[in-house]
Amino acid sequence: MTQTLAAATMAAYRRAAGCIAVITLTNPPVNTLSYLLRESFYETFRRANADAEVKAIVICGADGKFCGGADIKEFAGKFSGPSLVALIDDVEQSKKPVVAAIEGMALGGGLELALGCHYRIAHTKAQVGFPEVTLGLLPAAGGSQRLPRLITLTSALELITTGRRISAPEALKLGIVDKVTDKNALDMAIDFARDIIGKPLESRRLSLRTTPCPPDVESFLDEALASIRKHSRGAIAPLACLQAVRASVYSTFDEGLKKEQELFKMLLTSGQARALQYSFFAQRATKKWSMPSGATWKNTSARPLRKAAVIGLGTMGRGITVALIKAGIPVIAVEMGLKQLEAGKTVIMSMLEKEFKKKQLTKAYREMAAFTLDLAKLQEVDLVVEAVFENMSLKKQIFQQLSSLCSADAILCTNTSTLDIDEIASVTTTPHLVVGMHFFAPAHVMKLLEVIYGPRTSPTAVATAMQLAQQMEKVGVVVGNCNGFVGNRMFKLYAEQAYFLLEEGAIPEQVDQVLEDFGFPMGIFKVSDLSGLDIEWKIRQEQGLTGPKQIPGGSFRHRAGGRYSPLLDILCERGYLGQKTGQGWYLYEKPGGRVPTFNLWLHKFLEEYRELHGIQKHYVGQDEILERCLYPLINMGFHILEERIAASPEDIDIIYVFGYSWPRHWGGPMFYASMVGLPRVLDKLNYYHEIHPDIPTLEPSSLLKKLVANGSPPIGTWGAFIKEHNSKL
Ligand SMILES: CCCCCC/C=C/CC(=O)SCCNC(=O)CCNC(=O)[C@H](O)C(C)(C)COP(=O)(O)OP(=O)(O)OC[C@H]1O[C@@H](n2cnc3c(N)ncnc32)[C@H](O)[C@@H]1OP(=O)(O)O
Repeated sequence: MTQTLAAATMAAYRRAAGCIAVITLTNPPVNTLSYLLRESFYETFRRANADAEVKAIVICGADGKFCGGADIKEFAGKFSGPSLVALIDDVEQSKKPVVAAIEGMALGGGLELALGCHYRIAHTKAQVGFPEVTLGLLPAAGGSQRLPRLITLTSALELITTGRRISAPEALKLGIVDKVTDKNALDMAIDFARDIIGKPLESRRLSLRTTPCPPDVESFLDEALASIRKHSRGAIAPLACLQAVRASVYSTFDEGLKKEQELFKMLLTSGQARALQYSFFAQRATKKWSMPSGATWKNTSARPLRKAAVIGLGTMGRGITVALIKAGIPVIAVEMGLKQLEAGKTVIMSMLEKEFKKKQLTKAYREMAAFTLDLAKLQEVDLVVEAVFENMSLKKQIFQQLSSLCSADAILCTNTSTLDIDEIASVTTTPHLVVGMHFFAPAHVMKLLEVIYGPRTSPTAVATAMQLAQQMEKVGVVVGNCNGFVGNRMFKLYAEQAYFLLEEGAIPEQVDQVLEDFGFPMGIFKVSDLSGLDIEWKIRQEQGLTGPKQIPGGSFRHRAGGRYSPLLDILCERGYLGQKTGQGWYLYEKPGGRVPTFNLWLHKFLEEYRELHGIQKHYVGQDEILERCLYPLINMGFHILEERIAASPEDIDIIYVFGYSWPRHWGGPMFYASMVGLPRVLDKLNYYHEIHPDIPTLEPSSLLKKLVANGSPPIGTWGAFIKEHNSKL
């Protein structure tokens, strides 16, 4: 195995145009600078430098990809082999001109290597960037010192602290690359190298330059610090990146390198870096889906999608239509009434117009939407997405119609967020082609797509939905069928605990602050006001928890076998629906207002409510808020794993990072649990369950107990404690 790898991984050497040495970084799939590649590069570069016949050197990457950076897997172990810092120094110090031929991508260590070269020629379609910050790190092979010496401090800081990847034309504008070509970048680099033989190189060595600064650099850096603090949601890497760039301003190159290394070592051992790197691989692992039947991404083909239909042009249907069109799939958009159709059409066309401007899409995109009241048109489509209200009988009625109207092999998708896929499929003649596609609002923006299979859903339907997710540039995660699937089933407990905390003595401001300090962009009550309290109210009504269809039994504060908080129902009954009515958990300046302020009425009401129901108010501290909101959600994650609704903890974590804005530097709920320590999560759940025996969801799941009893093994091995091994890492 090592030999096969060694054979494939190398810095291949050849001569071109007589006197040019071409070194090709070869380490499929993305030519990462792994230990073996660094070793080979060290030898090869020395050889090129030593060969008197070689007058210039060109570095390129195999298979049209310059370099994807360091091998992230190596960050978990000990570094060995030649250091990248030293290799890049060799390159920069070379007396022969060295030219980077950038095709595909030059990312992280790959861009650092290119910055060590004296010139950079890129293909128009190549992308460059320093994504290290998204992995909890910083560019640590001189990148944080060389980039600010090459381009403006503002741009260098932005690229390093955000990890934004840029196109070659933008890199040319900023001065990162010297030339861009839409022809063969390697050929151009070889020609270019030949032309510069013998020219002085001193000014091309970035380590010899000083960082060009704006006039008041100190206040510039202070403002940058304040802005990073505000936007980083508790992530430490952006701040370390700023410190490194700061060193490039105030220190010599060598001192700056030292600072860079110091900061890198601090970050590398941090939990946040582990979480972010876990998240990188977890995101890629979701593509490797499997179903309990044994069907997988490898053994199942997706159907080609030439045309799709969307039924229901409310908020979700509109976003889905735009998402499909952006992915290049023409859509027939269907509504039941003319008024709704016209309203939907107006909004969709204006959304497409915006997308058209933003992404410079061609005019054809705007012409890919057809609008109709005529369901007979559905005969033409390969896939339908139903996006009507969350009402089982309405959905069943539509699927019954679809079954007779659509072609026999059309994939029938429902954008339900909670309802039983199998019950919906049961009214069709093709239940194997029915699949859940749970989009998140706004559907043309949010990256997550939960793909739900029922017991009769065919692998082909799942593969097609997953392919569609990819085509729409979304992260698809395949999950099993249950109430709320993965995301909402867990979220329900998070919200429920927040309501209980209000009943027990907390206030919305306090709960939201703790959640925002943890790293959520908005606390639960602000989210609830933004989405509208009535959304959850309707779901509760559908579930028979409140309203006219309320299932008999239970009491005011106890329903469906456990404690129930009617606070949200009461607010809705009194017209407190959130931002749209100008009042919810917070007050807003006007209906539709966006700035939350203290809701005096709510605070008085909570006091009265507690008194009326004899609830003993207690001080709710930060730890309790965080633990009560997060641990039951995590506990449900363990139930979901046990029931094999999610195939792996990575899938759950990706759903939370991409669908629920879980701070990525905490990895996701399951990874967070592993960081906090499973025994602690278990103890706290036991503790809270003892105090609140009427909240059954606080009772620890048997999988959590089993994992703790087995010494809390690492997350990648949890699958061994479920019936079948599910972890994909
Ligand atoms: C003491 C001083 C030490 C200094 C060390 C210097 C520090 C350097 C820092 C770095 O360079 S950190 C790495 C920076 N690079 C990145 O973050 C790039 C990450 N990769 C990507 O963004 C994408 O993979 C890509 C390169 C744009 C390619 O995208 P594409 O969609 O074509 O393929 P993927 O499915 O994403 O990837 C294919 C395959 O390759 C694996 N992979 C990709 N990049 C890396 C990497 N840098 N390290 C390890 N593995 C990588 C990825 O996981 C996929 O694997 P799979 O098994 O097929 O799922």
